[in-house]
Amino acid sequence: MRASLKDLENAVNQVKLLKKDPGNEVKLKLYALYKQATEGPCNMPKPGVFDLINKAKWEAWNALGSLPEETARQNYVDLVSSLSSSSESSSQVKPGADKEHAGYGTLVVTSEDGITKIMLNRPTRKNAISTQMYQEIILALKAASQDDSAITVLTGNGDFYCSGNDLTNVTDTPLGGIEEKAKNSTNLLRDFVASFIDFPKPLIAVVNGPAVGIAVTLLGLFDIVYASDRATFHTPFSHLGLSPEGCSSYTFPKIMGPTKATEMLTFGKKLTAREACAQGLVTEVFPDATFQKEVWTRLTAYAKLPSNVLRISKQVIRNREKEKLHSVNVEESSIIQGRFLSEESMNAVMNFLSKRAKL
Ligand SMILES: CCCCCC/C=C/C(=O)SCCNC(=O)CCNC(=O)[C@H](O)C(C)(C)COP(=O)(O)OP(=O)(O)OC[C@H]1O[C@@H](n2cnc3c(N)ncnc32)[C@H](O)[C@@H]1OP(=O)(O)O
Repeated sequence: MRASLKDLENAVNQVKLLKKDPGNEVKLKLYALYKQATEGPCNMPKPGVFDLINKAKWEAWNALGSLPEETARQNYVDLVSSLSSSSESSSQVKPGADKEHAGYGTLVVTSEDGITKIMLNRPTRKNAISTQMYQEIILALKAASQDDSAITVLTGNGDFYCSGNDLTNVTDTPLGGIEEKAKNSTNLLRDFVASFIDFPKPLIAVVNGPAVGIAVTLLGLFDIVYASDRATFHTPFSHLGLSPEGCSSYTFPKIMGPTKATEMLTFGKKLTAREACAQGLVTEVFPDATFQKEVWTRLTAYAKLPSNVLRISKQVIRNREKEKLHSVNVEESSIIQGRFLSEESMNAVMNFLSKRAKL
């Protein structure tokens, strides 16, 4: 569901609980989005030049033009959610004063104690990966590969780790039509997966809840996967008319054997966290109640190890596979490009969009 009036009300209350003052610019943005969400486009006369505060408020609201009320409501809720995450009012955030990296709209990226944490931050969409999020993850991984952190963590905000590819990505078809859309998506997918293959330091998935599609397949490219016992692992590619990606056609048979891989990747069998652990996709499962505490305590200790040697060990373990993984990625991407254009895939996406199917 898009953000409801109740979500808006909850978000307004959440603002009052923020531990960190978000600053005037953000407060003006919140004011403007709230007015737009509740009253529609700016309907006040412009205040006089000396009424500085009301003039700034008017300008922020007026700048939203004819933004639909529903979109303003969603943007308000998303903005508050990102503020709550960064001000650490959420149990998802590890303790301490994180240094937050600015400039991301769909992620919260922080560095502290030798750990760079990339948190998917679209909780109202179950952290589905939008086109913007794909691009931002590529950028965040690039930055993390060059910063002075010892390890990098990917996790999700809210009750899901990630619901996979955002199925509404298909709706912004370019002028060149669906063929061009399929080509653009394929190129983005290939570059996105390549940024995981090439990541030079230990990359750890903190799977805080259910994971779907590409969020699952990528796990084969991580160095450690910790999961809450609430997490599930589901790759419904055939239901969507799609073929495996994220190098899973290579990593999954290696990790769990070809028959278990086929059950997951071809037949869409959903695994519990414990099953995924028994099959080697997950390193360790923790009770949800203590998940964050146990995992961050462990990772904070790991990140104290000398960072150069962590990088070298990762490369010794992974580098001989790199070339193979890149060629698998290229091959999988070219196969899925054809699938994007297939009737089976288009029907499945349309079914989802028209709410006829829930996977
Ligand atoms: C560059 C392109 C690369 C393409 C790579 C190939 C594809 C890879 C994949 O990842 S395939 C897998 C795609 N994901 C899915 O099929 C999941 C679809 N979602 C669901 O089945 C369910 O939403 C759920 C099981 C994830 C969660 O169910 P539930 O707990 O009941 O929550 P809601 O369904 O009410 O979800 C809340 C809200 O979020 C929207 N949403 C959730 N997931 C997605 C998604 N993947 N794409 C778009 N939107 C999503 C959901 O629709 C709800 O919004 P709404 O109420 O409809 O407004």
